[in-house]
Amino acid sequence: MRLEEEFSHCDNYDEEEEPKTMSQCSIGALQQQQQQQKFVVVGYALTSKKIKSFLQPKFEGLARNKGILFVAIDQNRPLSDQGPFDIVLHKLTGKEWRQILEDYRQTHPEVTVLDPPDAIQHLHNRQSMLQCVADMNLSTSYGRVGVPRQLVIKKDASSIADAVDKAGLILPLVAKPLVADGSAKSHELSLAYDQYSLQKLEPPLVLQEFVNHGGVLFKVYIVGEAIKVVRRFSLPDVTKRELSKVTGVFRFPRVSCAAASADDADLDPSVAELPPRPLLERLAKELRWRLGLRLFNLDIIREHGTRDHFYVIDINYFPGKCHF
Ligand SMILES: O=P(O)(O)O[C@H]1[C@H](O)[C@@H](OP(=O)(O)O)[C@H](OP(=O)(O)O)[C@@H](OP(=O)(O)O)[C@H]1O
Ligand SMILES: Nc1ncnc2c1ncn2[C@@H]1O[C@H](COP(=O)(O)OP(=O)(O)O)[C@@H](O)[C@H]1O
Ligand SMILES: [Mg+2]
Ligand SMILES: [Mg+2]
Repeated sequence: MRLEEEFSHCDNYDEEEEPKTMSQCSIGALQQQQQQQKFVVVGYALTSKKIKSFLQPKFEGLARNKGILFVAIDQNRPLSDQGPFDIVLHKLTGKEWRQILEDYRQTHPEVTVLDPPDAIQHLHNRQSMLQCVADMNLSTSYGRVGVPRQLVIKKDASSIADAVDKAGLILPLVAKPLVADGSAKSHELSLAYDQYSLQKLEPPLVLQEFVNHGGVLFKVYIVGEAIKVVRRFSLPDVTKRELSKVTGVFRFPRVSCAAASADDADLDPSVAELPPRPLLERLAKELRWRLGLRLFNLDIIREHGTRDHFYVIDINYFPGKCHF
């Protein structure tokens, strides 16, 4: 079932209506509303960080006014004893949780699990994450979309320089932990400027060619068939001069986090111009189908000096802040 269909019977709610909190809704009014029409019940299993950022009271109130109820899943009780849910929305890690959800999907085919745990798992490895984009080889009159050349190093840091040489990768390289499971460690990236320093890196990792992109990236949020694009600040370009002078491996912080919005910045228009909408729509549609996911975003950059050469560098399941 399409995500939009799931909510379609809520369309008669007034979008402009002021959201009410639970305390503002009298129990009688709520019961009356429940009797008049069916609510869409969303069971959620999220980290406390995610609950704080995603399930804000205003949002919950707005959802309730549209006939959508969010109900916390109790992880200490069997999932089948809870609900009934129309949708299960989740972002938790761990093999045990994945198994619970898989079993639940088998026994409750009428419930939409956003999204299937196996499909999400595909994004937890930075190599398999981008494989779909590489396979797609998207090239249209609006531009082309690829992934930077990359190499996986499973172990043995002393062999990295040789492997890089053999694969013909060009420095500088972005070193990313192979596992992208949302842990703080999985976001510890570094930039390696010279061959000799590569031995300092800690496998398992993905080494990706750094693509100059004018210091701005685009985050494309995909929710079912809806798309929203925002600009974020990113790493600055590395010049040839800098590359010839600098050596070493440099850790860099979360450069493109929510606080790094570049939507209102005064930017060079050739850097700031959003990727063409038809190109993103085609990319999103294909990725939804290939990944089997309905709730994700991608980080995409435009190669500096070009108008239409794009690279996807990261895909995240049920990401953070985005205002549709
Ligand atoms: O990987 P990048 O491109 O940085 O995007 C991140 C990831 O999606 C994070 O999820 P994860 O850590 O699971 O990869 C998400 O954290 P949450 O899903 O925990 O909110 C961040 O949300 P913000 O923290 O709101 O920016 C979002 O900005
Ligand atoms: N191949 C690349 N070329 C240029 N910059 C990159 C590349 N890969 C990552 N970056 C920069 O590093 C940041 C973090 O990389 P990303 O793959 O998105 O990891 P994370 O999952 O931690 O967000 C990006 O937001 C971007 O600024
Ligand atoms: Mg990212
Ligand atoms: Mg990421």
